[in-house]
Amino acid sequence: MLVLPKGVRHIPGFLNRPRQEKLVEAVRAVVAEAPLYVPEMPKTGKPMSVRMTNCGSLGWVTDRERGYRYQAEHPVTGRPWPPLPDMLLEIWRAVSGSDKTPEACLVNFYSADARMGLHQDRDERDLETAVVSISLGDSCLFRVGGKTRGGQTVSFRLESGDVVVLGGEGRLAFHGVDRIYPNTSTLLKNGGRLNLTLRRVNP
Ligand SMILES: O=C(O)CCC(=O)C(=O)O
Ligand SMILES: [Fe+2]
Repeated sequence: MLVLPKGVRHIPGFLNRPRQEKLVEAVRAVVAEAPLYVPEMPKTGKPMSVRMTNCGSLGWVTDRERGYRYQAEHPVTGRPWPPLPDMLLEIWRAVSGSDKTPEACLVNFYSADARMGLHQDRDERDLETAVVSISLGDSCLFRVGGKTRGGQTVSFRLESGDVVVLGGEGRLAFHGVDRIYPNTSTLLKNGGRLNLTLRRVNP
């Protein structure tokens, strides 16, 4: 049995296939309004391998000059982010354990060779409310550890429809995506993996 760090909850198969399809439709509508863009690492300007967009009143963005932050507008179009689809709010209510509403949903798209290095989600002013993460499409190898870099980590697969909650003691757990397993899902017509993370930004 895999033991997850305290406060880290993995809910396999939270969304059945019809719900996954409905959510993909909602994400397609978001991306049509707020296109995926290539985020840059702070200072170096190195492009990340994932492509990103957001929905909600705030979105997480990063570029060379201004680094990691939340803002109300898409960095390329300058337009406000599209609203959070109702289904995301439903999922949030079901698993977050919070009465607050999320302001931001970061949408990450991983092609076959994309990954995400170990990091903490700590750009929110609210570091108590849980972060809720939803996986769609190809599977990935997810890694999660404790609150300090360099500590012990555990790895497991996230499949389409799985939800991960980083709450309580797990809110600041280091986590990342080591690899994508291409062609492991038929959900997205052109393959790849979508990850949606719901975040409360303001306390
Ligand atoms: O893709 C994932 O499962 C994790 C994404 C993530 O950690 C993030 O966007 O902060
Ligand atoms: Fe994260």
